[in-house]
Amino acid sequence: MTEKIIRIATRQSPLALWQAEHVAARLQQAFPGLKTELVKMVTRGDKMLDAPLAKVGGKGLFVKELEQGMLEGTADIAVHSMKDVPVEFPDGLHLAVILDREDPTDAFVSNSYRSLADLPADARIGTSSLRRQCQIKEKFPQAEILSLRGNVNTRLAKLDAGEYDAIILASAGLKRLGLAERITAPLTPDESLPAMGQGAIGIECRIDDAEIHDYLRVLHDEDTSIRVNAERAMNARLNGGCQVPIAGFAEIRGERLFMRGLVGSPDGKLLYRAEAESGLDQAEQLGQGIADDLLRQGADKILRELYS
Ligand SMILES: NCc1[nH]cc(CCC(=O)O)c1CC(=O)O
Repeated sequence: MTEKIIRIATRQSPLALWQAEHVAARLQQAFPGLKTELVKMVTRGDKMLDAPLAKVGGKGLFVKELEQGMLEGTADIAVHSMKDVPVEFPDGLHLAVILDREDPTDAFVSNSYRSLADLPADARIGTSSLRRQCQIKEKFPQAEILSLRGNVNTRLAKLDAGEYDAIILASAGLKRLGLAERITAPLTPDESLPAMGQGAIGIECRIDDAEIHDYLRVLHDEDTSIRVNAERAMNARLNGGCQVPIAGFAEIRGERLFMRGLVGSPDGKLLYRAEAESGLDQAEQLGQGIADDLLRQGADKILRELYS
């Protein structure tokens, strides 16, 4: 197995490169002598940096080009933030493993205020996530939500330039890039329920590539897989990608899986919440049940309006 080279498709943002290099390092640690090579790609989501994500639309904005590379044989695996991975895959590809989860929370980042609770009612808050927006607008109806795109460093630079009173970013991205000290306060799941898969890295590959599966197996994390499977099952039933105001977060306590889900209108006036628990072997049913509960409450009306 020593002459093998695994070609890793990745986006070129500092966070994507960190994640791809992390996977390369973990594989080399497990298989001394194994060679890896990064195949750096640009996705549609990377090109459309000015448009608000909700308007750009389309699922798989950050993964399609990487998938094309694997189907054409220019790459063997693709490393993704699970948050950006659609629930369905193109023919011939699938998700092989999910790695252990980094901090799944959203981070409140501000140079002027110590916490969300300290913000003035009319604060200017930077986020391009409808999920974060609806939860903030529920608590701060008068807050001004301003678009915030670009990689993590660009977003922090915009905050430092005074464009916002605060911004919300994934804690995992800040921690991976060595920017944990920029987290002013992590938000609890009650303050900002995370997105499905947030903080987890997943690896996609060709279904029929048995050799690659033998390598990837060592990276699998069972607890994270169970949690993310529940979260993705909820999104699948709601037909939601990462550009919609949907949050889903599962946690394991002992032998039980606890999950919370949320769908909100972007103006924060309507928020539907659901929670339930199950055994660890019922992750998909748990996520689907949460979705059904949200739909019964009226979530489908919010989602229909967004898609139309
Ligand atoms: N949608 C972009 C994206 N995809 C994954 C992360 C962060 C890392 C992670 O959640 O694993 C981010 C940035 C952010 O939400 O601030």
